Amino acid sequence: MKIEYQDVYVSIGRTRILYGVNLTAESGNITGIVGPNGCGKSTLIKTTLGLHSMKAGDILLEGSSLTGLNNKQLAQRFAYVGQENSCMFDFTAYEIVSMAVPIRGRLNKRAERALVMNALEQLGIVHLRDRNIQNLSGGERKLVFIARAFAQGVDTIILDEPTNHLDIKHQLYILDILKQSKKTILIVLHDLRLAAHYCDTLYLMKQGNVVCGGRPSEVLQKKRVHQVFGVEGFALELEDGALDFHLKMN
Ligand SMILES: Nc1ncnc2c1ncn2[C@@H]1O[C@H](COP(=O)(O)OP(=O)(O)OP(=O)(O)O)[C@@H](O)[C@H]1O
Repeated sequence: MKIEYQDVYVSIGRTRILYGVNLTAESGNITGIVGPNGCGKSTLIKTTLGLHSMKAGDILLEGSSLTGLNNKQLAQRFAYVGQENSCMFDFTAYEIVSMAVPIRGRLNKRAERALVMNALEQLGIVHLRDRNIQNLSGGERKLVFIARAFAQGVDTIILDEPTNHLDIKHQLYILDILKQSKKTILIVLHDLRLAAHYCDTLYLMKQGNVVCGGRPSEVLQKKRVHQVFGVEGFALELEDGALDFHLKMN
C-alpha cells in the first residue's frame, strides 16, 4: 500500500525536527531514506507509528490518513521493525513471531501455528524456533523480528536501519528477502551501497527535510552526496546494469 508523507512538520519540545517532509513510498517498491546522523529519519518513522504528533501535514496509507488510528488499527495496516534488537523477557523465537497473530483476528491453534511456521520458513529460521531470544546473535534476533513483521500479514513494512550490527552476508540476506517479498517497503539505511543497489526510489534527507528523491542513480550524484554527507561519492552502474556506490577515500 502506498505511503504518502504530505508536508510533515514535527517538533519535539520546542525544537523543530522535521520541516515539511514530502515523500512517497509506492506500492510494491522498496523506498529508502538516507541522510546524515540526526537529520530526522527515525523521527519521521516514529511519527508514522504515532509516537510523535505532527504540527502540520498528514501521513496517508493508500489515500487514507493514519491520524487518529489506535495501535491495533495501525498494526493492521503496516508492520514496523525498529533499530532495537533487545527483548526484556525470556521468549522463544516462536513466541516472538506468534505475537503478531492477534493482529489478524481470531485464529484457531492450527492456523496460528501454520502462520508462524510460514513466517519462520520465509526467513529461513525454523531451526531457531525454540531458542530463547536472549541467547540469539544480533543477526538471528533481527531475522526473528522481521519474521514477526511478515506474520502480521500486512502488505507494508517499515524498517529503521535493519542492517545495523549485521555482517555483510546477513545484510544482503535480509534485503534479498525484502526485495523478493514484493511488499511495500520503507527502509532507513546508512549504507549507500545497499541503498543504491536495493532501493527502487531513494530519498535524501538533511536537517529535517528531503533534499531530493528519485531513482538512486539520480539521487546519489556526486554534487549532492558532497552537499549532504560532505564526502566524495557517487552511484555508478555496473556492467550487469546493477547499481553500486563508489566512495572515494583519502
Ligand atoms: N525525544 C527527543 N527529544 C529531543 N530531541 C530528540 C528526540 N528524538 C530525537 N531528537 C533529535 O531530533 C533530531 C533527529 O533525530 P533522529 O533520531 O530522527 O535522527 P536520525 O536521522 O534518525 O539519526 P541517526 O542516523 O543518528 O539514527 C536529532 O537532533 C535528535 O537529537
